Amino acid sequence: MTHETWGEVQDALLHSIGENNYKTWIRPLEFAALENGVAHFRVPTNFIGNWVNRNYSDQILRHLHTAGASVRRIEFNVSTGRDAAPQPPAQTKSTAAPAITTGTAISPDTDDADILPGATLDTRFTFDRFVVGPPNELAHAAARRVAEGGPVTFNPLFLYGGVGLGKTHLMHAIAHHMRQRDPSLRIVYLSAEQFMYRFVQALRDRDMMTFKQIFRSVDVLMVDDVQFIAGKDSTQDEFFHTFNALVDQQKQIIISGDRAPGEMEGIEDRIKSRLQCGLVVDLHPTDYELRLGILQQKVDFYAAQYPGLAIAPGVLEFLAHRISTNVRVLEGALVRLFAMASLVGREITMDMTQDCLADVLRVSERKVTVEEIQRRVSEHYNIRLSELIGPTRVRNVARPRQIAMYLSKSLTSRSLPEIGRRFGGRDHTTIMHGVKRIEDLRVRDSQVAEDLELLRRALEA
Ligand SMILES: Nc1ncnc2c1ncn2[C@@H]1O[C@H](COP(=O)(O)OP(=O)(O)OP(=O)(O)O)[C@@H](O)[C@H]1O
Repeated sequence: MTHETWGEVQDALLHSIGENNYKTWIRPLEFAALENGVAHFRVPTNFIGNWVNRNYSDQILRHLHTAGASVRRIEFNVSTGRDAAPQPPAQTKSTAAPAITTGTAISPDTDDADILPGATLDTRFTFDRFVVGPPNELAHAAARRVAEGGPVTFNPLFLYGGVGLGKTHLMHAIAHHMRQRDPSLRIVYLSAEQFMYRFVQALRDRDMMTFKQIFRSVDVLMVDDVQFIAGKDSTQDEFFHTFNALVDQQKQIIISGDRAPGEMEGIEDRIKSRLQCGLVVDLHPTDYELRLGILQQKVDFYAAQYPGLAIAPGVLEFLAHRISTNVRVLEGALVRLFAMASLVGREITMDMTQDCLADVLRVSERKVTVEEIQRRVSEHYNIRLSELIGPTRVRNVARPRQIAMYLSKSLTSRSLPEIGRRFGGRDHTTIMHGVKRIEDLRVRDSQVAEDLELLRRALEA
């Protein structure tokens, strides 16, 4: 991997995550070296490293693979200066600042850390920091019960819910708690996407034996966003066997997904039925009180990052009222406000909030519908709406259709199956394919990028 490759990946990220996020999180990263499949990046602060690791590492890895780089994981090292992010005492094992990585194991000793696959736990995702309210109390109680150990009764624990509602937070909290309870436990937490990469790598290296041994020797396996393996037959097959081997040994499995197992399309029935045989709990969309509680709790954390900054009365209530899409967006809004206030050195006021978050507030105010997107796209490409939704595969219809799918995914909160239903009953994997195709094209094809920008502006106007 070269600096040019990183340049390509940066371009791709700029398009996929937008200019604001790019400037805040990706631009400060400095590619240092690639060693033994680990891409090292320098970051100005641990806070940025943690945020990028948690929110963008999968995307970065994916773009790196697309650009042809052979990277297994990413490591972020703070380049200079003091890290301001507070670390809970339990995590502070040594005085040296640890690297933030996408591939270290959650494991008690360093030898294992080199062997076990997995993703880093976010130190902030603990039970203490999870705000509980009616929409998530059942999921929270189930997670606590599993974390407290004892006989394995709920196996697997399956957590599901919409985007950004706290599934990952709860999984990390379980892992932190288990690890504190019994440091010798071999716990692996990873996304389904990382599971697949590991599997593909083992196939490529003709080393399936090691892969199987590693995954079947853990005490606790946590797989996040399992819907990712939809339509990936060999990965599903391997996942199925790993799952069975662990259940046979009475090892705890915790899985998360974006919907209930029975509703997952593209997942084999035998896996669905395995996923349903433990405890299945969902996280409901947040209500106003829960959002406000979460904001109050997050404010304490960010206030510690930016000492001396105050937040005017009413701002949190305003945010909780106006941003109801998901908690990640809510938290992102708060981070932006703190970053802006620290730049100008002023209190976070209502005016500043409305100014600084104009785009977020506009999107949550103006609810773009899939139907509206389809209509605009048909007009833009001068094709009939019935053709756009219908079965024809001719290129001059298929491409606009994929563009409409992409816009529906990025501008509405509809799930892939919901979008699929609105595109003539198509399967969610077709929508996923369309979205990916346009994500790729918008980087390489300036016409597509321009069309997307025009359509987005028209829809958000
Ligand atoms: N109840 C809560 N209390 C505190 N923070 C929360 C809560 N719910 C969500 N969050 C925060 O919202 C952000 C997104 O949560 P998380 O990553 O766990 O969502 P997710 O359900 O896994 O989303 P995805 O579907 O994208 O995987 C995190 O920063 C998390 O800490």
